[in-house]
Amino acid sequence: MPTLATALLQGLKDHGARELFGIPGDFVLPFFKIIEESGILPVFTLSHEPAVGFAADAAVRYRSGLGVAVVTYGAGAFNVVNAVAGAYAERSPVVVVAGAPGARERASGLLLHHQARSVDTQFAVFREITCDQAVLDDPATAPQEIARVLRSARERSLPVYIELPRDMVDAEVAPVPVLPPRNAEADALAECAEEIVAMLGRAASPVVVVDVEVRRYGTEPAVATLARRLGIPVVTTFMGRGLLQQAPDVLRGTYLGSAGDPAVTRLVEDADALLLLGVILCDTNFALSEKRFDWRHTVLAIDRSVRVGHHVYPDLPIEELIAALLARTEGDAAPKPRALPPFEAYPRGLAAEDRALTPTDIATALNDLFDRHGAMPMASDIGDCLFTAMEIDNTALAAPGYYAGMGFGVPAGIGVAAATGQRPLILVGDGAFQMTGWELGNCRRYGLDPIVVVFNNASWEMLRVFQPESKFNDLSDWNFAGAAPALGGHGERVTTPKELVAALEAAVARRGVFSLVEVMLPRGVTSRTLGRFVSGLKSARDRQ
Ligand SMILES: Cc1ncc(Cc2c([C@H](C)O)sc(CCOP(=O)(O)OP(=O)(O)O)c2C)c(N)n1
Ligand SMILES: [Mg+2]
Repeated sequence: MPTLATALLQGLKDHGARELFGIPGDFVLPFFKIIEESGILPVFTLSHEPAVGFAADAAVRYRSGLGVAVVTYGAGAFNVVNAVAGAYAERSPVVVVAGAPGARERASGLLLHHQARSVDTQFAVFREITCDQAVLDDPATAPQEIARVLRSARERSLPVYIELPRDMVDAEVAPVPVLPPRNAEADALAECAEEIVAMLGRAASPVVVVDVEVRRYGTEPAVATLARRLGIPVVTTFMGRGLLQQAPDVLRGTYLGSAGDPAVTRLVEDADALLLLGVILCDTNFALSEKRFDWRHTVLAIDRSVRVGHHVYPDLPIEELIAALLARTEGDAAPKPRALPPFEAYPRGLAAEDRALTPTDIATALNDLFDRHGAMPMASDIGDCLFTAMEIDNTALAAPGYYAGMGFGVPAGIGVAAATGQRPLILVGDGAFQMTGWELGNCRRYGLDPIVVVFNNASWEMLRVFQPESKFNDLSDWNFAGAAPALGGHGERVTTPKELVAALEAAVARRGVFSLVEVMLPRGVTSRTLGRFVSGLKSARDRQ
């Protein structure tokens, strides 16, 4: 019989995990020993638990399956809370495996090191930011508990919490089963799909809007096929940027309301039927909408339910809905695709001039770079770097576009590199780099060589655009390029388009170490997209 540690690792692998991210501590040392000796899953240790959570989150955003963060009790687990909260908000199935005291320690009558309020405070905190939880304190039930929780993570695409008391690691247990998926009730699925097909058939200008769940359940190709077959254009939300990058023939851009491409805004807001697939109805996606949804002609499929008009079909997985829509439109002669408005082209052709740089210059230089060398998977932090990413041609992107927690970018890039073996491009502001950029020091151990573009305006610039009078947004210049060699990478500071183009070319050619390109930006200069966002928010506030 396997031990609980090996059964848990094999169970994680059987449910889609392909690596672990973590930082050990005495409450998980025995488990880390089995992780290392069993080789069931590779483990990447990082330097601070927020990064462990961000890396696990980004890994599963790119590869689907499960992301896994292994942390010690208390100090480690509480450190990863913010990253898990962001994964919950953005529907990323991260499994938190947290160490905990053993039975004898619990009964010692002493307050335990790393304990907060009570021994169970850790469990109570994670119950708020995960969709399912298990405490593995009984060998007889542990395998079923693990299977239940891992199925919840996959079905809901949300984080889950597994507490592993350190005296249970070597307990003999049965293998962890893979429980059967809970499918939709067939009649409900049929009725829902027929109702949606009829609504789309009556519409003259329907639009499909996609967001993260379309990626989480691996349905992008099916959505593209449905859109082609019905001749319906697809747009992403801000949070869904980077989806359907393999389907440029149906993808018409990213909807940003009044901050976005007017042609995309008109397409969505003039639509007479909206099919919202996997869409998070949040402020960063829709705060700048100039029109409210007309729910009589709107469908929203997310979190295993489907709202059609003013009624809801519960317990209906999105991947089954999309398959049912395809099945009901098989052989449909796609109507002649409507002539769609021209779309704002992404900026290209950065002239190698000697002048100050703007964030949109970075987008232009990267579009040119991707044209020359092929697109790279991207990870972005929050800040103007993410708004600038909206001006980079639609390439795969992992970014906290809704939860908007800083510190995501660099660890996410490391997670993408570890999970996919691809070389990522990381976009990060100087403020966010101060939080987690130092994780680049871990690239050397794992032979990772991301390209990192630091938007250095020596400022919390996003806050300055909302509150320009505050001096606390002024940061000092930390000279990140100068620090790069000490972290095992290469750093270069650029101040002009000419220098930027050359530095990016050199970074692409340089392999085996991370390349940090520190782009000096004047304070007060933002990307075109952020500028539109801020004026859109201000006029939305004036309208209230
Ligand atoms: C963990 C964390 N702390 C604070 C914030 C608030 C915040 C922003 C959001 C609005 O909440 S944007 C921003 C400044 C970002 O500075 P930098 O990385 O240099 O990027 P840029 O200069 O492009 O703004 C902060 C502090 C946050 N989102 N996440
Ligand atoms: Mg900044």
